[in-house]
Amino acid sequence: MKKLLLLTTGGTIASRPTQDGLVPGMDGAGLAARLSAVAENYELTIRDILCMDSSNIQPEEWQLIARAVYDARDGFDGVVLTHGTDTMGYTASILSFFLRGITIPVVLTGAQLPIEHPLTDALENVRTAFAMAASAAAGVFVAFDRKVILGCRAVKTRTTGFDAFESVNWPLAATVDAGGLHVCPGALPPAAPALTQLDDRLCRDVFLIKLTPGLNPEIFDMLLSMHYRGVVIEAFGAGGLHFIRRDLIAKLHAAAQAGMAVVVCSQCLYERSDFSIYETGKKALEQGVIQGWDMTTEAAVTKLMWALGRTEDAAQVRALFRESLCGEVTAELE
Ligand SMILES: NC(=O)C[C@H](N)C(=O)O
Repeated sequence: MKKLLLLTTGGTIASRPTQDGLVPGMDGAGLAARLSAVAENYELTIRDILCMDSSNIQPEEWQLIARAVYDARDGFDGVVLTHGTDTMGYTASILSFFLRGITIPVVLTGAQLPIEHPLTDALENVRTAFAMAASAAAGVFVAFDRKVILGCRAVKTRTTGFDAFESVNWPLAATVDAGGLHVCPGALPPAAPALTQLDDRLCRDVFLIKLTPGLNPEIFDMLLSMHYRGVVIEAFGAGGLHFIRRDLIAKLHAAAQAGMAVVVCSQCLYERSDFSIYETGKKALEQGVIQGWDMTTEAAVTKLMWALGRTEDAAQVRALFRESLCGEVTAELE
């Protein structure tokens, strides 16, 4: 029997109705009692590490979760992490960087309805997560709605639908049908040096700007005065920022001079950005911004936090973004 570790962190799956709305309150033993049919083929160990709505999960919790997985990596065939869906994409992305080179599957899952609800999707999601965790396919994944998504490609695209997550710009890592779990070898993380030490440093001073027509460029002055060290800009279409009347390009220059790292991607969910196509993008590239290509916003933000946690050197940050570390970027790299 495969030995699996179930780490619980809260989320809707473990929530109960209260006067204040849904609040996570069920521990791992409570979850396991409802998962008995799903878990019977595995030797299951349960550890409660957090009990939070994932809207409250922040970088400190990412570090705690990474540590819990890292410490367990030698004793189990796989780890399943129950987690709220709202920020699961961010947690899955940062864990993909922290745990790069892990040799077992680490599978995040959750639910759109509490496990105690008669119509819950929890059992199906955990069932898929257990199967993936027992598959020996190493890496960080999200299992939801009978699909398994590479962690750094998972984006929550629905607030209520059971198919809440999509794999953005990357094939599914595994699917489930009457033939069982089918792992797609080409959609697993690229080979990486084995993880022998957890380096969970990160920089929290990373801001995300969704560009809107006419955005006031002074936003960059404010971010610099607040000591932000990195910015991800979700720009328009294939890649463009406005420079007439309100000149964002001049501010990118000032930001670069001040040592701020700027990553540009697209606010379109699908396909890649390429800022070398249009004048409005090329001008940004001339200021030294880093291309995000086809990365998800979740991956771009967490990779920048992770990179700035390791180095203050702009050239080294740029070099880290030139490489696909865990499958987060596929376009031809500079
Ligand atoms: N479906 C969910 O889990 C949503 C919940 N608010 C959470 O992210 O914790």
